[in-house]
Amino acid sequence: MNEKWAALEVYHERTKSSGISDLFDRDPMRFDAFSVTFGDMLLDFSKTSIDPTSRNLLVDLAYAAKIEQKRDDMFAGLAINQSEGRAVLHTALRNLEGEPVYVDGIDIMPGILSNFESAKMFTRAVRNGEISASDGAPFTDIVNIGIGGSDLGPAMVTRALTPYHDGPRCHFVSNVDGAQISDILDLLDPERTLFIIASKTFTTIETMTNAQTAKDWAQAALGEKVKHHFAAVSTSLEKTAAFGINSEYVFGFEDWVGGRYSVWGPIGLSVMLAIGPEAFTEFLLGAQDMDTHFQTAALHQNMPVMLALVGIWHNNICGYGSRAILPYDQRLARLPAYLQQLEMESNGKRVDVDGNLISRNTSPIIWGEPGTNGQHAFHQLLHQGSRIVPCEFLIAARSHEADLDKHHQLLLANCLAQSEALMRGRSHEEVISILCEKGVTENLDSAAAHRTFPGNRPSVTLLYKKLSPRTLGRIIALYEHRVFVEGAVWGLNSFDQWGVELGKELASDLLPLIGSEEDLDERNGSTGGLLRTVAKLRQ
Ligand SMILES: O=P(O)(O)OC[C@H]1O[C@H](O)[C@H](O)[C@@H](O)[C@@H]1O
Repeated sequence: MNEKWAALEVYHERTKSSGISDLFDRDPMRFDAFSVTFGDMLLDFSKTSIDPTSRNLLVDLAYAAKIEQKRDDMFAGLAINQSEGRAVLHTALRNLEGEPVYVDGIDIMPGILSNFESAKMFTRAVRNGEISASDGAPFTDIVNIGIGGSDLGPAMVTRALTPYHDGPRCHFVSNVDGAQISDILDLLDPERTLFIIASKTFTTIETMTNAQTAKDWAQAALGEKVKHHFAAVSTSLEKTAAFGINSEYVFGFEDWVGGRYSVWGPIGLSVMLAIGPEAFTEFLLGAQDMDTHFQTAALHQNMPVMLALVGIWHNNICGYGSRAILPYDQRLARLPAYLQQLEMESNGKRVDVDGNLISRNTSPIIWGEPGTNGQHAFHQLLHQGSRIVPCEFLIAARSHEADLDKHHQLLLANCLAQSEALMRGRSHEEVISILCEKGVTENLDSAAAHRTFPGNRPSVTLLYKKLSPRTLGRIIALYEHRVFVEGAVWGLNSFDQWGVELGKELASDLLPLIGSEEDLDERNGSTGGLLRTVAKLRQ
């Protein structure tokens, strides 16, 4: 591996002074050569500094990291999440033909397909009113209570697929901040509301606190009938029973589905209620399409592999520490937050699978907002800031609003303009000549300095026909496999998340001290000082 990294570093050092635009001058077919298509999706990475040699070196790196073997081990159900001793099988949730997948010698597919059937039956019954509120009338509102993977996936997907909603309205409560549940409950009628408590472990303090608050609120209006208004999704059936959830309304899954990879299974119940089982099946088929592509396409034509290698080029070779996710698709507004968990919780690690320190940077910092809003906020930094941030644009060729196509044309023009402006820039000389044409003569150099764009800033664009359930399934699976490939190249375990534990422990230690001024001596000076001030301010 080391010599593969070194070859990339040496090559980058030798070629880094040439610009991205020069690569287009040298190769008129660059767009075709540096883009990957899959169905009606296209990933364009021609606006990066990757050239034929660096691409080959990156693909060599992927081979040296044994990407294909590691990928096959994941799909085959090997316990690749070593620190938790688990298989990683979110891909089995979209294996709709039911080809056997074995965990410890047992085929898990019959169980997955039967859980899927139960979720579909429940969904149909809620949507057609057979499963109704305690007074016999249909549910109009669903509240998914969950956090992390039990919230971000369903919330992002539900919002992304708004044009396909034909079921009850869906709301999402995640934060333990009572402001969120309070604002949502204010909108709802307890008689018409079904709560889904979504938690893999059914121990997460935020979710359990919100679930209890929801139960108290519903019970105050419904009394004993409250049990008709609660469903749960979890791997712990004892805990859902202890919470008082009717076993017919409980949807189980297994620990080989990681939280941030769980939207494809029962955790996606709120999505299925909103869009219906048929559209949800399309969503799964989209992911399955990408799984097949990931498993079969040659590495240099493999969309997740190439997206991962572009990320590695920017992060490890060019030294760019963050990545902006810029969906020019308002309904993907939560995609950056979703990808923050997917990428940063999966690959934000500093030791490899064996516990040895990794000498390179791992996950970049992921952030972003939908376009065109971001253009009027932080794109200033993207174009002229002192740091280079590789950007990832996502856009559909067509919108769902046929009558508002003028909007969509503007959106497309803006998206393409941003990546072009980032790459092309505008030189000092160009600015001077523009200013001279306008008759500016005073402080010409300084005026030009402010208006100069350095350019040569990389971006990739993911273009798709329309944001349908199937396309969304493909997009999410694309990112999942990209994260897998990046993690595999760094040699880390993308499927555990020990880094969230310390804060949880300390929060439970601190809870009894909130509002108290006693026993603070053992805390560090800052936390002690903050606790004392909290106590004063709460008086
Ligand atoms: O689904 P749950 O068990 O409630 O977990 C919810 C979330 O909390 C954990 O702390 C992890 O950081 C996340 O990966 C997980 O998705």
